[in-house]
Amino acid sequence: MYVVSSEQMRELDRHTIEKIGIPAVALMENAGRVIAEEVLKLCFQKKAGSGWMAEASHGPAASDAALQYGAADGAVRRGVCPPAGAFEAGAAPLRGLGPACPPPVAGDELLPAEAAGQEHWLILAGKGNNGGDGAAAARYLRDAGMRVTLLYAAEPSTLAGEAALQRDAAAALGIPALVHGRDAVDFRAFTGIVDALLGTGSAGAPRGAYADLIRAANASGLPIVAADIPSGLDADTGALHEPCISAEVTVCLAFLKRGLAQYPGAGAAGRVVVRSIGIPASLCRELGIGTYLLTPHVLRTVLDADVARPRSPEGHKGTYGHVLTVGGSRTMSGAGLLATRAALRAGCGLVTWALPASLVLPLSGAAPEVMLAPATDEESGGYWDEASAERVLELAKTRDVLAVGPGLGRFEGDSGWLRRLWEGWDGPMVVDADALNMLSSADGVDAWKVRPGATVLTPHPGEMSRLLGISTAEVQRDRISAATAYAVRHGVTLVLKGARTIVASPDGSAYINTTGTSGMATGGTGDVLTGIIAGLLAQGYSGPGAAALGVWLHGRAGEEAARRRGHPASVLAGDVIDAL
Ligand SMILES: NC(=O)C1=CN([C@@H]2O[C@H](COP(=O)(O)OP(=O)(O)OC[C@H]3O[C@@H](n4cnc5c(N)ncnc54)[C@H](O)[C@@H]3O)[C@@H](O)[C@H]2O)[C@@H](O)CC1
Ligand SMILES: Nc1ncnc2c1ncn2[C@@H]1O[C@H](COP(=O)(O)OP(=O)(O)O)[C@@H](O)[C@H]1O
Ligand SMILES: [K+]
Repeated sequence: MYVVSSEQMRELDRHTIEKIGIPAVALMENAGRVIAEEVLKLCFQKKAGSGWMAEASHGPAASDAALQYGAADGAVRRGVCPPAGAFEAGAAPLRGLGPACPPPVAGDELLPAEAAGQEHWLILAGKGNNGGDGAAAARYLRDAGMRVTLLYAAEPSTLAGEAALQRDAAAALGIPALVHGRDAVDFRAFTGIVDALLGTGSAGAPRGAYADLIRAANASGLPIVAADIPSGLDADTGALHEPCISAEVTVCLAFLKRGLAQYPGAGAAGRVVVRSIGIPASLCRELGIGTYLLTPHVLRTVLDADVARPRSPEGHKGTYGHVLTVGGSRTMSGAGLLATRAALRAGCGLVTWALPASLVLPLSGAAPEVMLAPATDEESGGYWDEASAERVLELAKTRDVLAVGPGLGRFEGDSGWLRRLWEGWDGPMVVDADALNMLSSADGVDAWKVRPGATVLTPHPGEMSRLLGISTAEVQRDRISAATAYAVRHGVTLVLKGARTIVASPDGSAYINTTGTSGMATGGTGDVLTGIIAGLLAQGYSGPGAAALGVWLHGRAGEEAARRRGHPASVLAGDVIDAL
């Protein structure tokens, strides 16, 4: 699934209208229709959840529908919506998947007429094209048997182009239209709200009538379905302006907007449904759009990394590569151990753990599958020193991948130590934790040799802020741009961790992960990720392929660990390894 910025969306719109010849009003018509469909589905789910469908036995249409929908989708039957921030691509049909004997004649009714008749939705319409989408949606909802009222943020006469056309069509059907500031509106008279105030043309915080209406909508407690994006959301960064619509469902038009794929925007958007409106997806490729939601399909088709990767039946431990973990110190030996075990669980054949000499004895037996190699003299007292770089490079000669950082700590001359490994080792390398801090405090990193092997950096937002020399808040304000710019500039794969981790590739493409759980916000899970990525690199994946597959698997394992524990709060980093 492609993820686009507002600018890219405008380019895609323009291209579709001007080069392909699909009229703008046709796109808006489709937008109105899919928004209405999602409103009807939401109403259906709420009715089904409340037991109304089962109780109502007002003729065959209603009861048939309830049976069909119930059989089609367990979530619908229980009336449970997917969690906030979940994505759906395309229209998940409520009809047609049900009983073996479909009715002889089927229509496109998504909500039984009787249920629709109980609904009265308020459509908040801005004066741009987002408002035009709302006016078009109003017609379809009315046609489905719902009562609808349009509430314009500005005088309807200020609407222009296709939006004006939609305004007139709604008026011609007699759909009541109110204007903010002129007509009194009691939100308690309605059962739901469509937010069609501001879309991708929005700039800055909502002003005037827009701000008033957003606040009133949020305060109403009614379910809100946002058209394209919640009004008040920065479509490119996911930052929330004050005020911002808090939606139950966002019907994202054509392609997923960046701001819906990142927090806090993803939280304000609720359940996101991406619906096609006639803009061909092939255009994204033609226009060079390279930001994707990370799915098994994208992993397979774009990154050549298969989630269900086969393992050769005749393979042996040498077939799957050998990782050298460089980390662990007297007070942080666990981090090195977690990375080491995770690399093995990710499927590599062998792992050697290089660590300060005095730790070898205490840790022998901690992970029987792992080989331990002293990288310092005994005198180093369980900590790393600058001289150990040569020993690490010696060990690396017979290994395939270096994973540097977990539990390393800082020491005198450490930036020079890292540079020695960076330039002295030509194979794939994962750089994490304190090794990233060494990179941040090194002078003139731009002058370091460009590494021939894949280089994967895995900062959390704090480490990223040090790499960039900006505040963590600034990193978080536009994570996709921060990660992509760094990856391209330094020729590395950069994994910006945190909920909705971003994998940015040196070629400028970026992948946004959706697996994972808040249970992973616990010490050591980052070390596990480092081990997984190193284990995948050892098996021959490219830098971006290993990073993206690693991030996806890591999140899935975290979800599984939370399920096994019964609650995310109880997940430990070791549980994530065990769930791999
Ligand atoms: N061909 C197209 O361009 C299509 C556009 N579509 C819809 O159109 C939207 C984009 O439409 P527009 O570019 O007209 O822009 P919007 O409808 O998002 O908003 C622009 C209007 O809002 C005002 N505005 C901007 N920022 C504001 C703020 N902070 N406070 C108050 N008012 C503000 C502007 O003065 C302008 O009148 C998309 O999100 C989508 O919903 C769809 O209809 C599909 C086709
Ligand atoms: N709320 C969350 N949802 C999904 N993943 C999360 C969440 N919080 C943390 N994670 C993941 O857990 C890992 C934490 O890594 P990190 O911050 O480096 O921790 P540590 O240094 O303790 O190992 C990252 O991969 C991050 O993406
Ligand atoms: K909107």
